[in-house]
Amino acid sequence: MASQPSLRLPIINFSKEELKPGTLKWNSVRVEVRKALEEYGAFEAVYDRMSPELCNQVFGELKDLFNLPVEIKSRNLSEKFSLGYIGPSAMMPIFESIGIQDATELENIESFANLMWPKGNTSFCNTVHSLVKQQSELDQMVRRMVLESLGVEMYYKDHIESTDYDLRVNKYEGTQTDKAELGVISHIDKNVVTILNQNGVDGLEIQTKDGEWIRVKFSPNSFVVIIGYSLTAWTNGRLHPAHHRVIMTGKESRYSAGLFSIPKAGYMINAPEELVDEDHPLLFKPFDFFGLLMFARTEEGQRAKFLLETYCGVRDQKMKG
Ligand SMILES: O=C(O)CCC(=O)C(=O)O
Ligand SMILES: [Fe+2]
Repeated sequence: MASQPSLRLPIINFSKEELKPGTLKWNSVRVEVRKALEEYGAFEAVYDRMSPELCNQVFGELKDLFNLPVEIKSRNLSEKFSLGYIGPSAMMPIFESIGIQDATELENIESFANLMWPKGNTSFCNTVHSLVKQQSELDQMVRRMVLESLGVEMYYKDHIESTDYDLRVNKYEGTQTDKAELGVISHIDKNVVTILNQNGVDGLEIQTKDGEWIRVKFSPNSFVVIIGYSLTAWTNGRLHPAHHRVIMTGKESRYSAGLFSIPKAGYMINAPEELVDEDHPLLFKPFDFFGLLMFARTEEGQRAKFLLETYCGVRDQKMKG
């Protein structure tokens, strides 16, 4: 189904200098965040700490990275699902993706750069590290606002400590014909929060609860915030996890960078008792993120309409393993 040009994702301004917890501005942004995540599971965050210079640097570095030969990019191996190098495939022929695990640590970006370039690449490392710093700060602000607005801010520290940050950078080749081409198939992220930015070439689409598609137009100094199954489960279904996809329509290539907050191995995702009551019965049994990932790869997982419910929904009692 084509996107509806009249639909827009909520735009929330995070640029105000004094956006500090406890201030009036913080509280009003918090209301907008909660509303957007309940309704759309996503919003655009205007974020002026991403300076135009940093944006140019980020996408310059990503271009250089994807211009490396496939043999070099393929050196980026990872045991973690979808974090190595993903080259064009029959299903997604215009899509390439490269992951860096625990990307808030400069040394992990450096180890990656040492694999790609014989002498490493200081400017790549510093630029990507600055990007990840902005993305992870935004991730934490959003999660703090969510927890505060649900009255469970006492879990904030644990919540942040329960996750790592993986970065995935993507290239979508521009189309050579007038036809729209699929970049990434429709999916719901499985992690907690995803913070995305792009080089000014649009392509990301987010589905509303009514099944309409919103084509998201956003500039390099904005981020799109999308929530995944892990946050929906932890909030006992209060927040809507957004289906999204990428459709390319123009000749120009699109580059994007997504920071994913990912529950640590062994951490059980379990809604706090304050979010479970008569009006809000427990929706999902406690689960481990990697269990959900493994289930997603099974035949039953691939057939599931709403993976989280099939995997650990309380009502249909289909908890696996
Ligand atoms: O490139 C994008 O904008 C979206 C990528 C995406 O959905 C993902 O990596 O999960
Ligand atoms: Fe995604």
